[in-house]
Amino acid sequence: MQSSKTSLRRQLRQARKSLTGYRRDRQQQRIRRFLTAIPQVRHARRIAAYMPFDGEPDLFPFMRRVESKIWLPMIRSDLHLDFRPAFTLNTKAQRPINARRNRFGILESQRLPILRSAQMDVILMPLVGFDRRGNRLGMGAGFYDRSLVGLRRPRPTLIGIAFDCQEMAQVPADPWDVPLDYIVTNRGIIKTNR
Ligand SMILES: Nc1nc2c(c(=O)[nH]1)N(C=O)[C@@H](CNc1ccc(C(=O)N[C@@H](CCC(=O)O)C(=O)O)cc1)CN2
Ligand SMILES: Nc1ncnc2c1ncn2[C@@H]1O[C@H](COP(=O)(O)OP(=O)(O)OP(=O)(O)O)[C@@H](O)[C@H]1O
Repeated sequence: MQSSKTSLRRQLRQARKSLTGYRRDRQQQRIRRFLTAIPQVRHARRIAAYMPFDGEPDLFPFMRRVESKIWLPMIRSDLHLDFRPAFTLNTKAQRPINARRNRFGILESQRLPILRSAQMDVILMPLVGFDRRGNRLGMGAGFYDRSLVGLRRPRPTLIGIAFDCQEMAQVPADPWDVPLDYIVTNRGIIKTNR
């Protein structure tokens, strides 16, 4: 199972990174437009987003518009994710105030308070791969998976963000995987009935 996931990840990360220029811009724009049409996103007080890396869809224009609602993941020493209020997103400084790079080079916020995933209204998760049933392939470190274990209703709305080239017929699902409620791609919104 892990080895088949590993080669899938490599292929799909390559596909995600290969999308460039005007095509990338246009697809990202569509993703942001669809995202803002989801009622739970419009009504959310706290939205967990992400600082794009490895060719992930860039949500920045959206994040800036609702900056005070945006929370960013931090990797805890026990390999769970918690969330901190976003640092100032419109900064032009080389090193944004209140931000620091984690071990992967992704900017993490240093602001307080620190909240758990259960306290987010919406969690936007960048996907490496997905299927239409809401199964998700991530970076393979299990950070999101671990942080989503044991969420009780009403739980945050889980929304995967991907380019349509990352769709697969079926993601090999593991028992600990928590399915997504929505997947937003440049083609539209997929509601998964989970
Ligand atoms: N933008 C963004 N932020 C995020 C995540 C994400 O997927 N995207 N995460 C969601 O989990 C966490 C970071 N997870 C990551 C997991 C693996 C690798 C990664 O590049 N792994 C390399 C091995 C690198 C190494 O060990 O030094 C690899 O697999 O090639 C990076 C980030 C928290 N922040
Ligand atoms: N709830 C959990 N408790 C303990 N370990 C977990 C849990 N969830 C995942 N893991 C570990 O994390 C590793 C990666 O999981 P998986 O292959 O499902 O990652 P993924 O689909 O890429 O998701 P993620 O985005 O969370 O990394 C697994 O090998 C597993 O050992």
